[in-house]
Amino acid sequence: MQQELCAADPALARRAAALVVEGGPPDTLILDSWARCAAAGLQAGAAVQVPVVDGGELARRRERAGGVRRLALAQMEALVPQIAGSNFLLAFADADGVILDLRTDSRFCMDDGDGIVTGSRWREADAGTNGLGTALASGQAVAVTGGEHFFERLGRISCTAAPVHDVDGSLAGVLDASSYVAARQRHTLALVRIAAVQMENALLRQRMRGRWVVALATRPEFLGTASEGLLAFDDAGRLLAANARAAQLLHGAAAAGTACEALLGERWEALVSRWRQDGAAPLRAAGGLALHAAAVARPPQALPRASRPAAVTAAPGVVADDPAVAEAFRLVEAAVRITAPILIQGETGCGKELLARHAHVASGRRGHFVAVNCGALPEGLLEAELFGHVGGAYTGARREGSVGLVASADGGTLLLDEIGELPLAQQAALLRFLDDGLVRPVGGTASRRVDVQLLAATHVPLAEAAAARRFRPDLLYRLDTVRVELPPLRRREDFCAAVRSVLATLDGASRIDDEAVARLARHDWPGNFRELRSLLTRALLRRGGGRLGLADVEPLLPPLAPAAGSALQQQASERVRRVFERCGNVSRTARELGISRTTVYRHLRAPLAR
Ligand SMILES: Nc1ncnc2c1ncn2[C@@H]1O[C@H](COP(=O)(O)OP(=O)(O)OP(=O)(O)O)[C@@H](O)[C@H]1O
Repeated sequence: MQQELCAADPALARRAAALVVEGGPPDTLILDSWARCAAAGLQAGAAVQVPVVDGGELARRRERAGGVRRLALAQMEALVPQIAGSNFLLAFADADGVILDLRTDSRFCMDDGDGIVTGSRWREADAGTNGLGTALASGQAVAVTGGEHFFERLGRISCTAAPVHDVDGSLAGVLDASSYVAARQRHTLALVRIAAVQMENALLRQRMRGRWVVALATRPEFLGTASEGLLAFDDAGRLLAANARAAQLLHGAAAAGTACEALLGERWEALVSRWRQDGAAPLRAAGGLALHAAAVARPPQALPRASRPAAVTAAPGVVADDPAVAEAFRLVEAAVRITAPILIQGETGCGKELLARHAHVASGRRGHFVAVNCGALPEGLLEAELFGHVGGAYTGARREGSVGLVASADGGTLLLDEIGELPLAQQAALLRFLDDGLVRPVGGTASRRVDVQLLAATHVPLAEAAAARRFRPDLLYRLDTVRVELPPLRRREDFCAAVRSVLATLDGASRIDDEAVARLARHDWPGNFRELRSLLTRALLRRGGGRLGLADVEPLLPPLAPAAGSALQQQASERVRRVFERCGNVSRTARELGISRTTVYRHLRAPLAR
C-alpha cells in the first residue's frame, strides 16, 4: 500500500523515505490514514486548509457537548501540571474534530498560520493525518509525529490524541496534546489515554445514574484507578453498559442484556447482599479470572427500606421560592439518592450549610451530619482531626486515640466547609479516601471502610484555586460531580419572602411594611442571610416589636450612594420584571414577592437598565 500511495504523491514518497531513515516506516495506523487522505483527494505538498467555524456555531457545539466538555476541561486542568514546561498545547474537540477548548503552555506558539485555534476543524478530510482527526477516524489513541502528518506543513508538530467514547460506543469527542517534535515527551500518549479513559468512566457513571455501577479489577488496590473496569446493571442484574477495560477483563462476554451470573459467576442477589455489607467482593469471573468487584453506585431503591427517603420538603422557615434555589434543592435530593459527592458554591451566609443539612435529611441516612470547617482547624492537626489517630500518635494526642471527623459521619453525611482552605497535604489524603472509602488513622496501619455522603462547600470558585495550584485538580474533579450554585440574597427573586420569613423566626407577631422591604432590597447584603437576620434583630430591638417601617430600617443601612442607589433600584426593578415575566400577571407577582401591586406597577414602569 505504501508504494502505491507514494507513487501517486511525490511529497508523500519523500516523507516516507525520511521516516525510514529516522526510525522506521510509519505504522499501519498512519498508513491507513494516509490512504484515507489520498482517497479524499488531498495532496501532501499542498497548503493546509483547516476550516474554522464561526463564533455562533462554536457556542452551539460547546453547548451540545455540555457534560462531556466539563469532564474534558477538568481533565485538561489535571494534565496541565503534568506536562507543563514541555512547550505543549492541549485540545478537546467534538466528534467532528472541531476544537472546543484549548490550553497552551505560554511558550507554545503556532505563529505561522498552522491554525490550531478554537473552532478549527481537524477532520482527516480537511487536515490530513493528524492527532485529532486520525484518533477520530480510527477510533484509537494515536501518536502522529512530525513527518507522519499527511501535510508537509504540519511536519514540525507531534500530536498525541485519544478518542472518548460514550456508553453506547459512539464518539463523544477527542483529547489531544501537541508539541513541537523536538519537545515531545514519551509519556504524553499514556497521560492522554488515561485522561480519556477517566472521561469515559465518568460519562458511564453519569449516564447510568440511579443504576448499579460495579467496578472490577484483578487486584483490590486497582479499584478506584483508571485501570478499573466498570459495569452497569439494572435492578434484575442484567448488563446495561461496560467500559472498554471491563469488556477486556471479561474477554468480550460483556454484551448488553447478559445476566450478571453469566459474567461474574455468582447470583445477582448474593452479590448485592455482599456489596451492601462491604465494598469489594472477590469472585471468579466466567472466564476463570479472579477478580475483585465493588459497587461504586447503587439505585435509590437499593437503600434499606427504613432509610428510603420520603418526599422531601424544605424545613419550616427555609425560603426556597427562587427558581435557582428551588433547582439547587431538587439537585441535591437527586444526588443523595446515588451518594454522588456534591459541591456547593455561594457567598458567605447564603445557605450552603442549610442546603447540606437538607441533603442529609433527604438522604434518609441514619448516621450523623458532621460539618467540618476546613479553614478553622490547625494545619498540623488537621489530618488527625479528619481521619483520627491512634493513641499517642503525636505529642499532645489523646491517649485513647480518636476516630476522627470523617469516621464519625459513617452512615451519615460529611460537610467539608471552606474546602478551598484545605492544605495540599490533606487534599491528597482526602482524595485517597474518596478513591477507596478507607480511613487510615494517623500513626496506625489498619484502615477502616467508611460510608459517607460527602458535600463540600466553598465561597471561592475552586477552578481558580486549581489554576493557581492551591487546589488539586484531581480532587476538584472528584468533588465536582454535582455542582450547585446558591445565588446571593441580592439576586434572589424571593427576597421579600426571605425578609418576612427571617422576621417571623425572630418575632412571630411582628410585620414589615412594603416600603421597608423595598429599601432592604436596595442594599447589596454581602453577609447575606446572616446580615439580614442581624439587621432585623436590631430593628426589632430599636422599635420594641410590632410593625417595622422604613424609618426603622433606614438608619441601620449604609446610605445609598446616588449611583449605587440607582443601580440597586434598577436591580430591584429587574428582579420584579423577571418574576412578572415568569408569572405573567401582576397579582401573582405581587403575591410571590410579598409586595403590593402598586409597587409591582412602579417597578414595571421604571426605565430599563441599559
Ligand atoms: N433559604 C434560607 N431560608 C431561611 N434561612 C436561611 C436560608 N439560607 C440560609 N439561611 C440562614 O442563614 C444563616 C446562614 O446560613 P448557612 O450557615 O447555611 O450559610 P453558609 O453559606 O453555609 O455560610 P458560610 O459560608 O459563612 O459558612 C443560617 O442561620 C441559616 O439558617
